[in-house]
Amino acid sequence: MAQAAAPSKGMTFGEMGSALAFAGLAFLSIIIAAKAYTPEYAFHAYLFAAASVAAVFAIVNRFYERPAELPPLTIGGKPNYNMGPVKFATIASVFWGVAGFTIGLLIALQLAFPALNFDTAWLSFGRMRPLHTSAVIFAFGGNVLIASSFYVVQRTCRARMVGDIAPWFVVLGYNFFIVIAGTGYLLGITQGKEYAEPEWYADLFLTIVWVTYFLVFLGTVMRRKEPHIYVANWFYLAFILTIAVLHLGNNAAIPVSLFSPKSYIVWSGVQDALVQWWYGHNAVGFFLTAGFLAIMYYFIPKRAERPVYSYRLSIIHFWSLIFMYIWAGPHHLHYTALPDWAQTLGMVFSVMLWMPSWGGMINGLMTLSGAWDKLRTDPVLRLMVVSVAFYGMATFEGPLMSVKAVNSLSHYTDWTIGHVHAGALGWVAYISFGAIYCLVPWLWNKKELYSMKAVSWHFWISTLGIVLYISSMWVAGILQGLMWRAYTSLGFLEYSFIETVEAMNPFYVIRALGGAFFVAGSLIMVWNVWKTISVGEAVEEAPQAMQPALIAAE
Ligand code: HEM
Ligand code: HEM
Ligand SMILES: [Cu+2]
Repeated sequence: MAQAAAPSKGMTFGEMGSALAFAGLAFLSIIIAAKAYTPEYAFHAYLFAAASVAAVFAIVNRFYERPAELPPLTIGGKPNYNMGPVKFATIASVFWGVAGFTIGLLIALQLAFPALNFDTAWLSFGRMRPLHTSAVIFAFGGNVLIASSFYVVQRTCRARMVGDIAPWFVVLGYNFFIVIAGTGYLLGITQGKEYAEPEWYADLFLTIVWVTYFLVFLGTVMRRKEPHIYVANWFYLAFILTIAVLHLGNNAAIPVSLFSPKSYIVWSGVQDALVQWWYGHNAVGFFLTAGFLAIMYYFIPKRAERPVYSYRLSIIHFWSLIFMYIWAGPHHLHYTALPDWAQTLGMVFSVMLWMPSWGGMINGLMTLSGAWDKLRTDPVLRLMVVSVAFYGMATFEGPLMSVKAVNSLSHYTDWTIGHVHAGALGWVAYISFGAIYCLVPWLWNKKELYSMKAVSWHFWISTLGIVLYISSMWVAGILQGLMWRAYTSLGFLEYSFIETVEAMNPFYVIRALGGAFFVAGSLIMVWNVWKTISVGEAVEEAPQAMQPALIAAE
């Protein structure tokens, strides 16, 4: 290679461009803060201003401290991975996880003991509930997905992540969005769409972050040194791309004014409901499922040191899953004003969805063929395998609940809540814990986790928590549904509504107990992660990239 003359140090296009963009955003935010219609909105504008100013300082500072040349793509023929943003997102996921589970516990307790609303608007169930759902899905789950996707795409492509500022913008920008969303709920700012509560300005900012995420991910795939695009990367790509489309569709809102947090959605009536549940259902399908399946497809083979059971099945699984999910949204609108044919369509696609879902489950579980003994010795693998089993359970229950006759009983009851948490706690949280337990030693170059025993404790305590949670909700839900539809011989309703609420109380107490176990388990994880990073035994050599042989054995 010809030796170029030492370059004089200059700002890159990215550094210059993002510093200017943030300076502009700071300026705009200050104007908005000054003219905002409500103090809550002004507060958010100030947060935007402060964060933008901090970003400008960080970019300029970093420029002065860095060497003239940007980090090389390879060092000694090996890819020079960019793991800083991955580390940040990993720690953020642990933090938000504990926060989100704790708020879940709080709202579970509020349902059992309403006095815990403390008669304040801020801490009321109505504001805490979206805080919980966003904290666990978007803050905890989102950070796990960003961390793992940035890790996996680099490893499986044997390439340094694209971009210098961009990956940091994705990670920090995403977490800033979380802060805006969460503080917004506390202050009463919401557009009232489940799982899409943040108002227009937060949505707009998230769009920019998300498009950057897509470009960084795609750019890295295109930079790959492997001929093959490993299956986990397809799932990540489907997740990133589809979430972008869903987000735009369901947040097509027109703000009242630049100076008001309030906006109105362009859809109306039943169209709005349909778009909302097209979004809501596919948030489950692409955020809570496709993204975490990507985790399954990388971390289980890697941890079990086995190739994926069937690469061919993973391809069929991928295409059938993404094709079918997108049609199933109307199962959230059974017996509503939505035309009957659309409800039936949603139901039929949901029932069909059982097959690709179980295809994925089988592929995940069978990857352990010949390595089942590892379940006894490796509690991290155990977490991930049980997670896949819960995935199988939730994706059997879902199609069942989508059948109109079943839904007429289950809808509006706690059965739905039980189904949600079988997927959320059993599948999403467990596969995430597995990924975090794998990533922490790899990222911080440690031999192993500080304590495997602690992982085992985490596993058993939280499994007990999940069992208490979902079994109490099944009983509560079916009891509730049956009480609502019970008639006396004279044709009157047998129970008043308040009687059905009272009947739920013992189950709500049991659910809260389950939640407490789950939170306790997650605190054990925090301790273990902390100890691993601070005093874990270091390794000399960083772990090797995933071997192609491991990837492509069919
Ligand atoms: C300690 C753990 C947790 C506890 C105690 C808990 C508790 C709760 C409670 C009490 C509700 C409200 C139920 C209602 O309105 O009747 C709820 C809703 C919800 N939670 Fe959790 N949760 C926990 C963890 C999680 C996790 C890890 C996730 C996702 C990854 C999650 C996702 C959701 C969702 C999506 C809803 C809304 C369900 C719906 O509207 O049908 N939760 N949770
Ligand atoms: C084949 C797969 C699945 C199908 C067909 C399915 C179907 C359903 C159905 C019919 C409902 C009840 C709708 C209602 O009565 O309001 C529901 C609710 C829900 N499911 Fe699933 N489900 C599946 C998998 C999953 C998984 C794996 C998760 C979590 C990771 C999940 C999360 C949820 C959530 C969060 C809700 C509550 C939405 C809300 O009302 O707020 N589902 N699902
Ligand atoms: Cu759905």
